[in-house]
Amino acid sequence: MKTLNFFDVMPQQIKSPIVTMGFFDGVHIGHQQLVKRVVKHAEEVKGTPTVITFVEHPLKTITGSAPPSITSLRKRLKLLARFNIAYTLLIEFDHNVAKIDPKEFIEKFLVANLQMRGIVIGENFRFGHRGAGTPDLLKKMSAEHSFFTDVQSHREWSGNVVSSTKIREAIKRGDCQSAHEMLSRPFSLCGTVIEGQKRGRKLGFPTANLSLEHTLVPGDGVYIGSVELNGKRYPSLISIGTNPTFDGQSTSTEVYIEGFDEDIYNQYLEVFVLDKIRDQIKFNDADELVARMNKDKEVLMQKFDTLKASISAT
Ligand SMILES: Cc1cc2nc3c(=O)[nH]c(=O)nc-3n(C[C@H](O)[C@H](O)[C@H](O)COP(=O)(O)O)c2cc1C
Ligand SMILES: Nc1ncnc2c1ncn2[C@@H]1O[C@H](COP(=O)(O)OP(=O)(O)OP(=O)(O)O)[C@@H](O)[C@H]1O
Repeated sequence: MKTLNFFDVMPQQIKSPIVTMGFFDGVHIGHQQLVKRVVKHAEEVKGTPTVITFVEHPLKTITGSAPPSITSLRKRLKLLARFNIAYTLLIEFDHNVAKIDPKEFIEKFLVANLQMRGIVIGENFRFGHRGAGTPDLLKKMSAEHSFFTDVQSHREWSGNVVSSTKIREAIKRGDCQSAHEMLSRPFSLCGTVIEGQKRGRKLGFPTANLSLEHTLVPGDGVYIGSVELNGKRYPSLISIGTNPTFDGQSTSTEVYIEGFDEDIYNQYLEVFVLDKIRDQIKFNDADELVARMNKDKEVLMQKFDTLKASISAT
């Protein structure tokens, strides 16, 4: 998959683009439905499956704060590539972009410049200045210009429309199962291993502390997880919280990788979060914490084989 700046694309650079557009945080089953339609249309007309997306969430510019991201840009691109998208066109959403009138966006950028052949969007999709662009506007303009508009009704799960917002809420409350079903894969923590307090090793539970590249963190607690390192999948325990036993102040995301003992500082890790097993506890001392961590390890070993089967589709 090639990645280009949306505003740098030259006419004819992409052959008959079939596009979809949005932030696609999480690339959930609703987004996947759109992306699969794009690929199908592209096959039919020998066009190019193309996604237009934003580097940062538009709300960061519009309201000053973006919702916490389920996926980093890197992960979003990786997932889109897996669905056979050929081009992703990135928009750095700033105040100038926010001011573009929806009609101008279609005529100047999607039609004149990109020369798109068709567009697939969800029924509630809004774009352009103050979100005034709608699926109806796209349909109306399809008639004047030579492109088609395919409006998809929203994919539901458990009686509700699937959205990035719903998935963020599930992850925050530690509901790994719901997040998994709406994403079609377990939620994963992605980031680089940084130094912690170096206390874990002394406790018999060395942990890789993660500096995450997305901003959504599951609610505080202890989770069963899985890490792939050097081609091997390891059972893991994830601790998210302030380490209340040691009166910590800031939240850390740490992974204990069972059966692994190598230096992985500065390495990039993806840790699948499979199930929450308990809340964080303020223990009376380190011995009580270690006793509980040993119990956590027993739970991990009992449940891991069943849970790991769910990662195969990722
Ligand atoms: C399986 C597991 C469970 C944990 N549970 C708790 C807990 O309930 N309360 C707590 O204060 N810290 C908990 N921790 C975090 C430890 O306090 C932390 O890993 C330890 O202080 C080492 O920190 P360091 O990696 O910064 O050296 C847990 C860690 C692991 C790996
Ligand atoms: N459940 C869904 N089914 C089909 N299409 C969807 C669904 N949810 C969103 N879309 C479409 O996907 C595109 C990208 O939408 P967007 O990234 O805003 O997703 P979202 O999941 O609704 O996010 P948020 O909850 O943050 O608003 C839009 O065309 C949107 O209409």
